[in-house]
Amino acid sequence: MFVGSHSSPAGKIYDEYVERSRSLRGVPCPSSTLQEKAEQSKAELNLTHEDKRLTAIVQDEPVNEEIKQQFQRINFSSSGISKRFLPAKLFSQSRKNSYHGVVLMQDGAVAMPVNPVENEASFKKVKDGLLSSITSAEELKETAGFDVNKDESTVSITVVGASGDLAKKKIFPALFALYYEDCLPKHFTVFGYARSKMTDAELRNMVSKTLTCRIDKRENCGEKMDQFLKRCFYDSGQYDSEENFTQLDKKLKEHEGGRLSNRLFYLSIPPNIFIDAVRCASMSASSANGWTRVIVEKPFGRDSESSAALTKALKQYLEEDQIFRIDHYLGKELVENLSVLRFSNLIFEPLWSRQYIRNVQLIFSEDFGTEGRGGSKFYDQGPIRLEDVVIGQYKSHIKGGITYPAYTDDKTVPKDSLTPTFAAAALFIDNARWDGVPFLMKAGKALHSKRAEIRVQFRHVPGNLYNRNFGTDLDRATNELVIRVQPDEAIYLKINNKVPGLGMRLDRSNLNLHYAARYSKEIPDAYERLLLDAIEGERRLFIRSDELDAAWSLFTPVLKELEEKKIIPEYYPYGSRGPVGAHYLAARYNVKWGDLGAEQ
Ligand SMILES: NC(=O)C1=CN([C@@H]2O[C@H](COP(=O)(O)OP(=O)(O)OC[C@H]3O[C@@H](n4cnc5c(N)ncnc54)[C@H](OP(=O)(O)O)[C@@H]3O)[C@@H](O)[C@H]2O)C=CC1
Ligand SMILES: O=C1O[C@H](COP(=O)(O)O)[C@@H](O)[C@H](O)[C@H]1O
Repeated sequence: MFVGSHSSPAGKIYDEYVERSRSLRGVPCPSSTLQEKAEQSKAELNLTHEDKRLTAIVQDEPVNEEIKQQFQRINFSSSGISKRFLPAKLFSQSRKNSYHGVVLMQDGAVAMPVNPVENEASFKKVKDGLLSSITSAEELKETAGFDVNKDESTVSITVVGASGDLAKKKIFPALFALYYEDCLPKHFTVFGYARSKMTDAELRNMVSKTLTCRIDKRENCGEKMDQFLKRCFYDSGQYDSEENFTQLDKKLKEHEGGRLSNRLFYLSIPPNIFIDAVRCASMSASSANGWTRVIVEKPFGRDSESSAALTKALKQYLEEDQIFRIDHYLGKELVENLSVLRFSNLIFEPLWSRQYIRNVQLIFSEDFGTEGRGGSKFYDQGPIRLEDVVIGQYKSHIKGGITYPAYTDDKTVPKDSLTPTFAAAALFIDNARWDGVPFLMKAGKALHSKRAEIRVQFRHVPGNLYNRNFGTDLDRATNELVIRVQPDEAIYLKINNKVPGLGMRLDRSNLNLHYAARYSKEIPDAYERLLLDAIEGERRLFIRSDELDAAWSLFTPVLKELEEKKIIPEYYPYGSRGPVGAHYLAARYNVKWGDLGAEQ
């Protein structure tokens, strides 16, 4: 896995650079037209003031002067490439070295060469009432007379299910944050769509009341919010009515003002109405001259069959490249950082295998229950073997005179529900690198803490000279790398250290990268990153159908078994550390959950 693929803007810059570099150095290229292309681009490229600031600096000697000049002339701002992906530096390593080169991005990310991935098939045209793809910008220009690179295009973002919890809590605030940060295109409109009757003013009022996002306390927030709200509109309609979506289409067109129109639909509705909404949106409200993309929320089915059926149904109306399956955890800052941490730090490279790692833990806990959202199945995933799974359900608990409800007290939940609100599982990766290393996962609601973290526990130092000097349990005195996704983002490495003084006593200390202390910049919400990616057509953090199939094929057999055998979940008190069974499961593999010890 590499950071920055050829499907990303960074990857594309890299590709372009490598192609040109190869052709100008006389290195045989897969395509004989590369030299022509390079010459052509050279003639086409202009340099504006801003581009000069952003232009890449070619540092390394082996790069031909002509390539250097060409690269410096790339007009980034007019190429439709997001500033966040622009390179700060570019260098090519010596030809003696087997690496080709990397592009350092402005935000510190690194783009490296990977196999090309065909990505863009998102432009749609309506032909004989059927939707088919426009696969290239050239074709689009030919068909519609539009140039995608001109900023005269517009993006309409329709939040389907705008009256709902997710829309209020996450989607509108994220859109506002993007607007505040100047990340949305010049011409954009936000439409709320749902069955509830609302006027534009009422939607704006609803949105303004719930715009509790990280931007709240920033400069000119009120002013910016007013500007943003002026771009928000509402249309009421049914999710299964093509007629209602035709009406939405009309309204969208009015705002698009004859520009090339790109349309993003965010399906923030219950899954049973996904297909109706997709059918209606694609048949009656998809863009006639730009791209149409649809963000689909979880859950993506409940097992292999239902997930495949959902994908099949979606694909009746959309191509895979138009479907953006969102799991917002993939957009969390520290999840994005995982591959950087792993692949840009040589210290981890030799350690990253069964030889040094004894277990990996993925922990997700919430300190609140379902709170009226108990209708769906929550932690219904499981690993391959039933004996490697523990499921639990929270029960009522009284603490400090307060009664905390049981899962089955939720009015959206049947009293006899066996739905798990907690699951723990042990999984193994069947390859040479990870053979025998347990990957333990647990996730649950109504637990003692709210956290999401990844813990990589290392093995013992063989024949440790200082065994006798540990004040603590030797078994726990192994290195541990903790990636705290939330709250209070941090990456820390537990090491053994001499306690200062004349004696020789060791303790456990942390080498700590605490984000709040290290970086002054606020961390964007995952929905901001993912919405921006969807607008830019960046699919890297969205789930492809084959990935989804692979995930379901792991979990479906055990889910069936749990259901068929009517396994009763182990009850745990609201606010506790979860079912005791999870500790036995870990103990079976000689593991202690890293989040439960005295020092974490
Ligand atoms: N809320 C969250 O934190 C998260 C939600 N999700 C997913 O996002 C999607 C939206 O979630 P959320 O906002 O909580 O959902 P809601 O239950 O709030 O539903 C969203 C809107 O859909 C409409 N709706 C609800 N039920 C029905 C129904 N049975 N038939 C037709 N329309 C209905 C309602 O609008 P109206 O009546 O006005 O048409 C409602 O406001 C779901 O797929 C959910 O699984 C994923 C992660 C987190
Ligand atoms: O996707 C989901 O995530 C939320 C938690 O999101 P967070 O970013 O606030 O940690 C969870 O409550 C919900 O059940 C789940 O569907």
